Amino acid sequence: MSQETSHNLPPKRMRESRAIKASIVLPPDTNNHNTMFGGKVMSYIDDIAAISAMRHCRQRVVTASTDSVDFMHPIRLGDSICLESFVTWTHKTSMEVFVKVTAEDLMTGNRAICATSFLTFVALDPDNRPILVPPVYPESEEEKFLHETASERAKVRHDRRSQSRELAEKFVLKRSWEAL
Ligand SMILES: CC(=O)SCCNC(=O)CCNC(=O)[C@H](O)C(C)(C)COP(=O)(O)OP(=O)(O)OC[C@H]1O[C@@H](n2cnc3c(N)ncnc32)[C@H](O)[C@@H]1OP(=O)(O)O
Repeated sequence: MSQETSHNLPPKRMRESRAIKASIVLPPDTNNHNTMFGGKVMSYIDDIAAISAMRHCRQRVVTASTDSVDFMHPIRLGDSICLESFVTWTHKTSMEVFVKVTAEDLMTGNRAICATSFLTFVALDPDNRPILVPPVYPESEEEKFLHETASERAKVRHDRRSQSRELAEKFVLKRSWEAL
């Protein structure tokens, strides 16, 4: 990776990476409760967050981690689901992306926040090595809140990554029947 710091790159507004996706929940998206599959929502979250990350850095990106996704409200068949995402914080080669998922009952207009999530993406150069990303700065109150609280979340992720590595060392690569 280049030795320069990301602060040599011109900072970008959070709003420049904003992405919005709306769609209607159809039968193939739903489970036996007639609500949207959690896995489908998670796939939408990863998709839109990657768009925001690429809009911010204009490089290829990979998902390094997804913080927990709490499903706070069901998304029902026939509802509209809307996802909104933007980059909230950057370090050297990594970017935190916030995703908000809302549902709207199209008959009544009632809306609810169904899930929120933070994901971390890493920008890669053409040789698949992490590459520096521009810093990001907030403007609105919501953006300022997310930016100011980001380094604390990054610390938690850093600790979790170390724990995941320690955990992975406890497992063997052999298939379970070969390891017996
Ligand atoms: C869009 C998609 O669906 S992609 C498919 C799913 N994702 C993948 O397959 C990614 C697989 N993982 C990888 O390729 C690598 O582990 C990478 C690129 C994420 C990290 O590469 P490494 O060689 O370990 O690089 P390194 O340790 O220097 O980390 C690079 C940056 O990623 C950050 N990072 C790496 N892992 C994590 C993690 N689990 N959580 C948060 N940040 C992380 C580091 O903090 C560092 O950030 P910084 O440069 O801003 O300080």
